[in-house]
Amino acid sequence: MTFLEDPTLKDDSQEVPGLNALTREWLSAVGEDPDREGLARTPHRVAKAWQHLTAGYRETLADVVGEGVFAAEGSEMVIVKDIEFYSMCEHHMLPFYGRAHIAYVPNRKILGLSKFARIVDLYSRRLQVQERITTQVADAVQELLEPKGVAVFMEGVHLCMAMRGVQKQNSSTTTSAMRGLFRSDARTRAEFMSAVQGTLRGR
Ligand SMILES: Nc1nc2c(ncn2[C@@H]2O[C@H](COP(=O)(O)OP(=O)(O)OP(=O)(O)O)[C@@H](O)[C@H]2O)c(=O)[nH]1
Ligand SMILES: [Zn+2]
Repeated sequence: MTFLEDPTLKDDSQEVPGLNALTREWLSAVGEDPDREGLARTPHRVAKAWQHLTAGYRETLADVVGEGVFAAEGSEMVIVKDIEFYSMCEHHMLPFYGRAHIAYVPNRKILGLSKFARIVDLYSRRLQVQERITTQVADAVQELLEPKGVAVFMEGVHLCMAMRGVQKQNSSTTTSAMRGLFRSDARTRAEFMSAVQGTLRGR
């Protein structure tokens, strides 16, 4: 069997429908020959890759959290740091990526730790701006847990600013969303910021 006869080529269930044909057109538009050997499987790969990169459109918050909310006493701050994210900017459809840090002060409900990463992925795997991911993650935690406060801080590198456009290789962008105690109480906010501060570039 040659790789061109690979049976996985016929399984298009894991691909964004229609993207295969569009990618052939895209390849032609940028001056490529979509029929040359090296590109033969590329439209399938692109359609499959974009299934993953945009999986967030096909999932809900309830899907990713499942049974992950638990009743619990205690009201000390919980911080989940350094959750890496990968997203695609909605302006250029180029990647941006970095780390998200999430904190909350519980109010009778806590969330399974892995669910914070799943929530970040849910909103990152779409066409996005970093500010919107940040507020969507904060709103999701607020909705699920009704905590005394929630904070989200994200640090991102945008390839549309590095590979093209202004072509700045060393710039990073931070965004934050503060709710409840993190907004009203400077000490709570400072405790969170001192735990997560430090630029992505500096690490
Ligand atoms: N606020 C925000 N802007 C973003 C994000 N990702 C990309 N951008 C910016 O979106 C803007 C789009 O600006 P336009 O002037 O419409 O597009 P453009 O001509 O390609 O802009 P340049 O990138 O400056 O060449 C640019 O300034 C990008 O840097 C993001 O997550 N948040
Ligand atoms: Zn962009």
